Amino acid sequence: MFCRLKAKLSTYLQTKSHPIDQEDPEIQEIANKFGLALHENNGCAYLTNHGIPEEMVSAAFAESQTFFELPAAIKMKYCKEDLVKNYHGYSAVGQERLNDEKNRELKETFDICGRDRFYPEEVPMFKEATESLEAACWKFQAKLFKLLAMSIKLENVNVINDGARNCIDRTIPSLNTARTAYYPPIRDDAIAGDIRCAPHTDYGLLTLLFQDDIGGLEVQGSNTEWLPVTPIPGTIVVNSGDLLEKWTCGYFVATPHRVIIPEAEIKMKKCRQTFMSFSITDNDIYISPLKSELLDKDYYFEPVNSFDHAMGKAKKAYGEDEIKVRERIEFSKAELKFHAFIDYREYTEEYFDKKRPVTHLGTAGFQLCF
Ligand SMILES: O=C(O)CCC(=O)C(=O)O
Ligand SMILES: [Fe+2]
Repeated sequence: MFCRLKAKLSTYLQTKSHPIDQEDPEIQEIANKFGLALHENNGCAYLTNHGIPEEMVSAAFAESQTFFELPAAIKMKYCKEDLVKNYHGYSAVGQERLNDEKNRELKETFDICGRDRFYPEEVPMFKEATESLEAACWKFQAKLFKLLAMSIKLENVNVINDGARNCIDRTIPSLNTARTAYYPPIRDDAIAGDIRCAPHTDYGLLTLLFQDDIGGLEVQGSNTEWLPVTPIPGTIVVNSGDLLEKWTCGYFVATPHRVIIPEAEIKMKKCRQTFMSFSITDNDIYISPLKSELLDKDYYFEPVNSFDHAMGKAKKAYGEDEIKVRERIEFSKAELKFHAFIDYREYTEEYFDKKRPVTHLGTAGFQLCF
């Protein structure tokens, strides 16, 4: 079934422009298949022939790599300063931890978000390369939202798009974020339990993820088993987030996922790179249960504000007391050492002993499509 879905998505995504004609039976069929793929696979699927040019992806990867390989002291100039005011910016190893396990998360990220943006002057093409891919993702997500709404037979098929107008109008405030992620080569002093990205669910609606060929991304199935999301060239991995799960009364499960360190020595000695686009409803939107014959009518939750939910989780991930990142760092030598991943061992106890929130894990059955 999934192979057919790939072909149909291709026809549709490359030939039909937004807005989508929901009366077109071919489109309804595509929507049904896309919705079912996500529903049956814990909110996760591969998309191929999506129309986003390969060169755009490789340019974003190349410029990001140039940035992440700069000396730590330069990268630290571009740290997130204050999550609430501005989510945009760089995070060094150790700054974001996505669940309450004490494992070290060996990753660096640069989040592209909001209107008050700053970019590394040392990498002049970083901005253009990452923003081009970001914009392509936003437009693509807007199409996928409509397909999702059609797939679950909502009376108003524009309801998801109306809640996430930020995807087509960049002036509307939201925490819609593009993230370029860099997982440094694993060092000889890595310890058991080190992970590249701890288990978590994403905060918003749909995440689009481009990955290189290193691997390590895994999604969790209903029996708590972890299944590899093997890199497939030219594909986008799509997964659902918390707000989509809530909004659809659990129909699209927020996909639990993590990134482990690959076992093959050769791969461990290489960096890994990904680019993600996290779509989310506009900041002022409150999510309450959608109604449709396909959705659980007894599923109840208090309306949840989009910004509050995502910011609440972000604050926990960065540590409530660590929000003013630049203030806290002050480039003290010791701190810089930790954040630069030069020598993290001496900071382990202090840094990793703090309590973390337990991330919700979905329960639906999981079966990879390939
Ligand atoms: O880099 C990856 O493969 C996944 C990272 C991730 O899930 C995240 O940053 O939310
Ligand atoms: Fe994630």
